[in-house]
Amino acid sequence: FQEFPGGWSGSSLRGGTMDLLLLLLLHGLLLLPLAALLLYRCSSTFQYLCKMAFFNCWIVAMATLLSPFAAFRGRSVENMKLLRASLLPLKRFYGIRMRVRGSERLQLPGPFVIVCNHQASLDLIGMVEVIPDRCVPIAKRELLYLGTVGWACWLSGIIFIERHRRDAAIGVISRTAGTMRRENVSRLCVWVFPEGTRNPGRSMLPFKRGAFHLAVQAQVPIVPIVISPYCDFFSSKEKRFTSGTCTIQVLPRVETRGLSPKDVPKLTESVWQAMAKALAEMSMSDHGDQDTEQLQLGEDRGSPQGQGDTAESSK
Ligand SMILES: CCCCCCCC/C=C\CCCCCCCC(=O)SCCNC(=O)CCNC(=O)[C@H](O)C(C)(C)COP(=O)(O)OP(=O)(O)OC[C@H]1O[C@@H](n2cnc3c(N)ncnc32)[C@H](O)[C@@H]1OP(=O)(O)O
Ligand SMILES: CCCCCCCCCCCCCC(=O)OC[C@@H](O)COP(=O)(O)O
Repeated sequence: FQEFPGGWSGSSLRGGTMDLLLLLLLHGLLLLPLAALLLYRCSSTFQYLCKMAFFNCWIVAMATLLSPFAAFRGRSVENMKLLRASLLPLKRFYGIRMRVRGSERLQLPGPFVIVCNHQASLDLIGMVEVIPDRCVPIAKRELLYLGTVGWACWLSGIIFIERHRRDAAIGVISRTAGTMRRENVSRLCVWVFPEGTRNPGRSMLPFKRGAFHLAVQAQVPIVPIVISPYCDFFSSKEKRFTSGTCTIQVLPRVETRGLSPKDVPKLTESVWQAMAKALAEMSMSDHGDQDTEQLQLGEDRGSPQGQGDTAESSK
């Protein structure tokens, strides 16, 4: 009998604490989003982290949702359309305005190789803006191991290379050249980031030679694409990600017909020069649309191959 009331009061005490805890938890649940919102407003670092997390989550979610549909078709470049469509809305979420110049230069009847500067994973947003049909990127093999993302990339026909195993990479590139030549009827294009790694900022690394060997082996033109520096609205180093405008400039194509492997260093250098020039112009007149437009018109039909063979050693 003596134990009974004690038991009672003990459990009612426990009940009281439980109520209090529940109340606190409820407040916490209400306050947490508010606190997060406040932090998002005040801290640009937190904003950056949230936006990057969302970027990665979006990609994983899309890859997970769409891979089964892509798998239905099997491994095919046609799946690139799915991948592209799934990434197109991203720019709206982030308030990034995309301006594309010279997109008509991508309307070629035959196959070609696209080379593009590589600043960050954000390049995907620009890439889907201009990538033509039946065009696959060359990517580092590590992407294959990202679960459903790797699966989606594989299903879309993305070409994987092991960057540190040069001979194997060259083998893959040679086979790709063969495919490009063979599939002339239903043309296949390849997108390469010839810097070989991400390089933030207003400059470009020296180019790796693979893309240019590919174009020469397949005897197809090279179409350079330059994405303007993100510095205005994005920096992974400073953890800054706001909204802004990005310009994508498609440069005149560079023919490779008749060129042989020994011409590759010079070809690489001249394309690098043309792209570096465009990038510098973009950095200077970030918001001066007309300036760049006029400059571009002036050099429109000029052969970019003629300029600069100041073979700056690329190692
Ligand atoms: C279904 C719905 C799903 C929805 C959601 C899905 C989510 C989507 C997510 C994602 C989308 C995809 C996103 C893709 C983006 C990825 C981006 C990246 O991963 S960028 C990294 C990889 N890219 C490269 O690395 C460039 C290519 N690299 C090269 O071309 C290099 O040249 C490489 C690897 C072949 C060799 O690199 P070396 O570091 O050894 O340097 P070198 O100077 O280029 O070459 C050394 C010597 O080898 C010769 N060489 C190079 N390639 C050759 C070749 N093909 N044939 C003959 N010789 C060659 C060169 O001429 C050079 O020799 P001499 O110095 O001239 O004597
Ligand atoms: C299992 C969950 C994993 C979550 C991962 C999130 C997916 C993000 C995939 C984004 C692909 C971006 C492509 C890209 O930009 O790759 C970087 C390489 O080009 C260059 O590599 P690096 O600079 O040499 O490291």
